[in-house]
This record gives sequence, C-alpha cells and structure tokens, in this order.
Amino acid sequence: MEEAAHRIAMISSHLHPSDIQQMERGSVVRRSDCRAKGGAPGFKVAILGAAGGIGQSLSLLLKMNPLVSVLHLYDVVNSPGVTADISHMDTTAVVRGFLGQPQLDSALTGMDLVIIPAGVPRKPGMSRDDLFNINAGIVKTLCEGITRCCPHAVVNLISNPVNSTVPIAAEVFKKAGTFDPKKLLGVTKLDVVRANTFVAEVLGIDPREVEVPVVGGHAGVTILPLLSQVKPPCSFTSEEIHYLTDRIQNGGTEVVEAKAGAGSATLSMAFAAAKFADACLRGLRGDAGIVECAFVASQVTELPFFASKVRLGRGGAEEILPLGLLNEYERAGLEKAKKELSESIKKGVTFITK
Ligand SMILES: NC(=O)C1=CN([C@@H]2O[C@H](COP(=O)(O)OP(=O)(O)OC[C@H]3O[C@@H](n4cnc5c(N)ncnc54)[C@H](O)[C@@H]3O)[C@@H](O)[C@H]2O)C=CC1
Ligand SMILES: O=C([O-])CC(=O)C(=O)O
Repeated sequence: MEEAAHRIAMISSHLHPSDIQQMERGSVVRRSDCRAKGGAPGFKVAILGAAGGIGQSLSLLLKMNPLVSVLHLYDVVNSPGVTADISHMDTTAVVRGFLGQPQLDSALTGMDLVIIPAGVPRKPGMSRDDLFNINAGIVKTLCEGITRCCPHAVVNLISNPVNSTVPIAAEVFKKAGTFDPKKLLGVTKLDVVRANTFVAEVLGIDPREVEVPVVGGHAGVTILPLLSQVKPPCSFTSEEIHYLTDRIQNGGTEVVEAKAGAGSATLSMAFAAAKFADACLRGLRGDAGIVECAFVASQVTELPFFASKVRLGRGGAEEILPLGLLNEYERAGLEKAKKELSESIKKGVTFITK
C-alpha cells in the first residue's frame, strides 16, 4: 500500500493537474502517460471545439495518429465526457480535457498545432457568411488565447466562413505582434477530398489515385477546382467540367440539405482535417515534399489571402506554389472567385481593425 502511494507521488510530480484529479477520483495511472511525459517523440495538439460534430471525430482520428504525443480537447460544453471516452483508446497519445474559457490558456500552453473547429454550423438556406456574426467572435477569442499561450504554434482554422475567419485570426495575431503568415492555415482540404471523390467517380478509378488542386477560397464560387491540372492527366467533356465544378463548389450545401437542419459536414470534414493535420505534423517533423492546398496569406494573386498549393515544412507553409497554367474556363472562374473573396477578406479584417 505504502509503496503504491509512494509510486503515485513520484509519478504525480510529472503530471498535469487534471491527471492528478483523475487519480484522486481513483483512476489508475497509465504507464503510457508516464512514457509520453518522459519525452516520447511526437507533437502536442489542441482541438478547440472538440465536443462538436467535427471535433469528436477529429479527436478520435488524432488519438490514432502516432505523431501526436499529447492531445488537448477544449470546448465550452461536454469536453470531459469526450475526453474520458477517447482516453480509453489504447494508442500512445495522452489525452486531457479542458472545459470553458477559464481553462483555455491551460489547453493551449505549449501546443505545436492548434486545430479550430469551434463555432456554429449552417442550416438549410444559410450561406457560410451567415455564420459570421457568431463565429467571428469565437475565433477572435480563441486566437487571443493562442497569442498568449502558444504564439509559435501552427494553426489549422476550420470554423466558417473560412474566407473571413482566417483574416480575423491574422489581424488578432498582428495586433499582438505574433503573426507568422506561414503558421496560419485555413483548412480547405475537404474541397480537395470531395473533388478527388467526384472526379474519380467520373473517371471510374480509385479516388486515392486522384489529385485535384482546388484554389481560391472556401465558399461557393470562391472554390475553384483546377480540372485541367488533375493527376493522373486526363481530359473531360465540357458537360463533365460543368457538372464537376458545380458539385465541388456546392458539396457543403449538398450535405447541409441532406442533414435537413441537423448541421453540416462533420465526418468527411473530420477525415479531411485529420489528413491535413497529419501533413502539417509531417512537415513539422521535417519530412520533404509535403504539398497540400490551404487558404493562406499569399502573393499568388493581388488578394492578401488565397487558397493554393503550399509546401509544408518545419516552419509551416514554407512555400506558396504558383497556380500553374489555367484554361479559359478556369481564368473566368478565378475572376469571379477573387471578386467575392475580396469582400469576405475585407469583412474579416474590418471586424478586428474597426
Ligand atoms: N473548413 C471547412 O471545410 C468546414 C468548416 N465547417 C465549420 O466548422 C464549424 C464547426 O462545425 P460542427 O462541428 O459541425 O459544429 P458543432 O456545432 O457540431 O460543433 C461546434 C463546437 O464548437 C463549440 N464551441 C462553440 N463556441 C465555442 C468557444 N467559444 N470555444 C470553444 N468551443 C466552442 C460548441 O460547443 C460545439 O461543441 C462550423 O463553423 C462549420 O461551418 C464545417 C465543415 C467544413
Ligand atoms: O457547407 C458548410 O457549411 C460546411 C462546409 O464548409 C463544407 O461542408 O464545406
């Protein structure tokens, strides 16, 4: 008995207060906790909005990622339940839960990657921009936490409208003097995931073999699939190009309507976000040749933010790749996309600078 108490006292000196509370409630100290705290290779990742539709599945997928050594799950509701549940998975990441604004700073301290799916989703008949009034304030508050507690973390921003929330985050970081344009990435990976799926259906091939660059932004006409640059090289009829462009641009609305008031894409989004986070972590580890599409501060067009292929590395989005050759249809799409994007970006910037 005494020896066991001594062992727990020794271990607890390395533990987080929430782990100690768990022990006090009688849970067993897990050896994996001790190993991870002993410096197992891996990254510390926080998910803000972890109890939501995207957040829960994303937490599950990241608990399965061997590159993650510590996983912090923050939400304003239900994060203790999600944390208890996910922490029973027999994978190495140590999971800790944080509930409500007073615990935001603890959730963020020391993180390498912060993923933000916090905020309200669309209902049928709404545009992503209709979420601005609520989600802008949520993103602002969470990003202020990042400036205080992990200003060097890579940030994956999922909350809509991404075309405005990324500029909001950038302004918050600028105001605090911590803005590193390479570290702020709006997550547009779901557009690529959808494009790969729909193109593979048309071509009758395995979607895992398809790569479609999707540039611009993440709403309606700002989502611009570059079907002339699909890999493996292929050609489409103009009917197929119209069908594919429309389906990719409206993939989110397709799910919102099918869910009929119960929210927007959560499962495919968690899948896309987990793939994107994995790419960011492999970049941070120093792997070469990691290229993903993301909405970032950019000079690819005259707009201050734009989604395009970026090369991920130790510093985040280390290189923004050029758009490549566009055909006439894509050039026309680009002009439409830029017009709408410009307004959404201004709206985000003004929210902080007004
Ligand atoms: N970038 C993209 O491709 C996509 C973005 N989204 C967006 O992701 C966001 C989340 O979607 P869902 O998970 O379906 O919504 P949800 O409502 O199921 O979950 C959102 C979670 O955020 C939490 N939350 C609210 N305020 C918070 C705060 N201040 N701090 C921390 N957590 C807070 C809620 O408690 C909830 O658990 C929406 O804005 C949605 O439009 C959704 C799909 C794709
Ligand atoms: O459509 C929505 O509101 C959610 C979203 O961004 C997507 O599924 O692409």
